[in-house]
Amino acid sequence: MASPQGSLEFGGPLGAAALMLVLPATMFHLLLVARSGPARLLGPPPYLPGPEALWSPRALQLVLAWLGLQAALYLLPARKVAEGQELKNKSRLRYPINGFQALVVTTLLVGLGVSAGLPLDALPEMLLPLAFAATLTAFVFSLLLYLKALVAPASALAPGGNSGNPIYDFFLGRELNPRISSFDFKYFCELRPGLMAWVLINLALLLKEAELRGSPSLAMWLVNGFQLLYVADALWHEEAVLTTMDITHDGFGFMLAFGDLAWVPFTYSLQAQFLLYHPQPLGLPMASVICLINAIGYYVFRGANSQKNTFRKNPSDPRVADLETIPTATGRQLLVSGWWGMVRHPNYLGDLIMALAWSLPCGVSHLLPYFYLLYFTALLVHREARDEQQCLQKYGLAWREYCKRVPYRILPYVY
Ligand SMILES: NC(=O)C1=CN([C@@H]2O[C@H](COP(=O)(O)OP(=O)(O)OC[C@H]3O[C@@H](n4cnc5c(N)ncnc54)[C@H](OP(=O)(O)O)[C@@H]3O)[C@@H](O)[C@H]2O)C=CC1
Ligand SMILES: CC(C)CCC[C@@H](C)[C@H]1CC=C2C3=C(CC[C@@]21C)[C@@]1(C)CC[C@H](O)C(C)(C)[C@@H]1CC3
Repeated sequence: MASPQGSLEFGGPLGAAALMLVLPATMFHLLLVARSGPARLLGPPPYLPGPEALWSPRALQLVLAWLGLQAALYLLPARKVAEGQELKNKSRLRYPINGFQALVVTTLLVGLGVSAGLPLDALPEMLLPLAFAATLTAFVFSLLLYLKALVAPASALAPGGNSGNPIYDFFLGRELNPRISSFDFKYFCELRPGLMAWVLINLALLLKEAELRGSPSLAMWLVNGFQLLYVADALWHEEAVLTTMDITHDGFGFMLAFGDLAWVPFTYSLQAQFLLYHPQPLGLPMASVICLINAIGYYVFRGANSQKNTFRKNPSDPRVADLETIPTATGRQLLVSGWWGMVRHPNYLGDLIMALAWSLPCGVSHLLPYFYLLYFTALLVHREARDEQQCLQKYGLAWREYCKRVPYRILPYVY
C-alpha cells in the first residue's frame, strides 16, 4: 500500500515476496516445534516434513467443508443488518450481524457431532496437513480475488495494493470490499472461519489432553477459556469490525486471506498445542494471578474499544457525552479524556496484556508459547504507525494537537 509519500509499505514487492514465503514457513516451523521435545523457538525444526506429511485430500475436504458451513451460517437471516463506513462513491455497504449466532450454531453442531462419535481428538494429529490445506486455499482464493479485481471499477479499489506490481498487489489486495451479490468475502473471513477454527483446535487439544492424561490440565483450561472469551467477544461486537482499518482501508489479498484462514487458527492456538506436548504444572494461586491479568487486559481492551465505538456512533450518548474532545476540520471529534486520553491506543495495550495472560499458563521454561506476545507486539507497533499516518492525513493539525495532549502511543510513560 502506498504511504502518504507514495512509497510502498512492507518493503515493496521484495518485502511482500519475502513475507509470502516467511509467514507460511514460520507457521509450519511453529507447528513442528510445538510437538518436538526441546520445543526451541529459535532452533531448527526437528525435521523437514515430506509431501506425504503435508498433503492430504481429506484435510483439504475438511477445510472446504468448514468454509462451506461458515458461509451457509453467514447467509442465515441476521438479527441486524449494519451499514459500513461511507465509501469513495458516497455509498455504504450493508453487512449481516449474525457472527455470534454462527458461533452458537457451530458449537451446537460440534457438540452433537462429538456426542455422535465425531473424532475431534484426531484433529491434533492432522494440524500439519490442515494448515497446508488452509494455506493452499488462501493462496488460490487470493489469486481469484486478484483476478476479480482486474474487472472491478476503479471506485472499488483499495487506497493501497494498486501499485501496478503484481506481486505487491497480490499480497496487499487490490479490491477494498470484494463481494458476490451481498456476500462480502473480507468481512466473512475476518471474523468467522479462522476465529472459530482457532477455538475448535483449542477444544480438540483439550479433549486430546483429557484422553492422554485423564483430564485436561488447569493451564489448558485457562488457555481455552481466555481465548474462547476473546473470540466470543469479537463475534458479539461484530459490528465494530466495520471501522477497523482492515475493512475500511486495506484491500483483500494474500496477507489478510492467509492471516484470517491459516495464520490465526494455526499459530494463535500455539499455547494449547505446546501444552498438549509439554504439560506444565500450575497451582491455584498462580492461576488466580493469571486470571486477574487476563481480566485487567480484557477490561482495558473492551472499555477502550466500546468507548470509541459508542462515541463514533453517537457523541451525545450519555456514556461518553462528558468526555473531553478536540474538534477536527472533518467535523469529527477526537477523544482526549477517558481511555483515549491515557494513551493513543489503549485498546492495543489491553490486547497485549491479554496476550501475556495467554502465555503465562505455559510457564517460563520455554520461549515458544511467548511467540504470540512477541509477534503481536511487532504487529501492533507496526499497525499503530500505519494508523498514525492515516490519522495525520485525515485530521492534520488536530491530530498533532492530540499527540501533544496524549504523548504516549501504547504504554504510558514508556512508548
Ligand atoms: N488479535 C489480533 O490479531 C489483532 C487484534 N487487533 C485489535 O483490533 C482492535 C481494533 O484495532 P484497529 O483496527 O487497529 O484500530 P482502532 O480500533 O484503534 O482504531 C483506530 C481508529 O480510531 C479512531 N481514533 C483514534 N484515536 C481516536 C480518538 N482519540 N478519539 C476518537 N477516535 C479515535 C481513528 O479512526 P476514525 O477517527 O476514523 O474513527 C483511528 O483510525 C484493537 O483492539 C486491536 O487490539 C488488531 C489487529 C490484530
Ligand atoms: C499474516 C500476517 C502476519 C498478518 C495478518 C494479520 C491478521 C492475522 C490480523 C489483522 C487484523 C486482525 C484482526 C483480528 C484477528 C487478526 C487479524 C485478522 C480480530 C478479528 C481479532 C478479534 C478482535 O476482537 C478484533 C478487534 C475483532 C480483531 C480485528 C483485527
